[in-house]
Amino acid sequence: MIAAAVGLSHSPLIGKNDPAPGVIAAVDAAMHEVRAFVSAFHPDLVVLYAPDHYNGFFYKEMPPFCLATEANAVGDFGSAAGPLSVDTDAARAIALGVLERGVDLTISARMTVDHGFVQPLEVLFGGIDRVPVVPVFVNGVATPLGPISRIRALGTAIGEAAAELDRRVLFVGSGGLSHDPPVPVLDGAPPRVADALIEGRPPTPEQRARGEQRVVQAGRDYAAGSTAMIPINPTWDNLVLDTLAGGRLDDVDSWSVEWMGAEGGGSAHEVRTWIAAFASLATIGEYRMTSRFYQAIPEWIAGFAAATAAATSLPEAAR
Ligand SMILES: O=C(O)CCC(=O)/C=C/C=C(\O)C(=O)O
Ligand SMILES: [Fe+2]
Repeated sequence: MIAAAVGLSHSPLIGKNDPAPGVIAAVDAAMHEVRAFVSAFHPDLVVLYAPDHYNGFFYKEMPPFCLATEANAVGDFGSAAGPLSVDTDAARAIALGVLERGVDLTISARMTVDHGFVQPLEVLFGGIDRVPVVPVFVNGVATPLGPISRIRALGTAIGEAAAELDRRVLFVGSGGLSHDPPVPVLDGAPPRVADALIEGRPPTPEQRARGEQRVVQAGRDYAAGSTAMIPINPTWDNLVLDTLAGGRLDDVDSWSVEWMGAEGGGSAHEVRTWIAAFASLATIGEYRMTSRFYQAIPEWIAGFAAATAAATSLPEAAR
């Protein structure tokens, strides 16, 4: 296997509640750099780790992680809807390889995904059907959340299983870093909300539009400084990036669920997707972080980051 990795924040507020033009220009330049990296690497398989925001996974059955052999996007927040170009054979082979390595992976033969999966495919490849992909859901919001060491174990097992395919594999982690957007919480939820989080009945278009407008308004209030959501934490975000850049993946095993939430907010656990992606890359040996962008963007309620990494053994031209 030839491998590389990308970590990329997502936000449903991109294009709906944008920051100052200078910030947009900096993000655009960073995205340009990430796309150039991906284009030069030219993956023939993408393993995409992403969370869900109660569009595909509900408390009726909530796995810590799940690999899809087929997937459909709901089209939330204006993101693309429809089938993802899942490489079903590769997905099945990786799933088997992961189970053989002692990680109890859940499988979905028809996963429903949302903007967490779609945004990185749109940003990096221009659509959800452009590149063979293996989608891997990583729970980052629904408590109780398991230890980070299991996410690293998942990433390692997927990396080792993917290595047996002899492909050019790009591992992508979607989400984070520190952020506390208005994602509903089961604990203490009123019965109607609790029922929706457990059963997962698809919202009507009107209900979806109202929910999305609430998130947009929350972004406006957050940027104006008039909310109780916890602040973006650049110090913690840079600690996360430093840890991944330094290849110190063992360190994350001691990161407690509580500490991550306290430092990074309710959705800080989307960082699990980055940890999985970098753990997968690390299975082929030493890697180098080849680019790194970070900007706190309150308008998007995001410690917004993008990073690329490649095996040190990969020739410079292909990184
Ligand atoms: O309110 C809802 O029902 C959905 C809210 C939602 O989907 C928010 C998503 C936020 C992110 O994906 C993020 O900032 O990472
Ligand atoms: Fe998210």
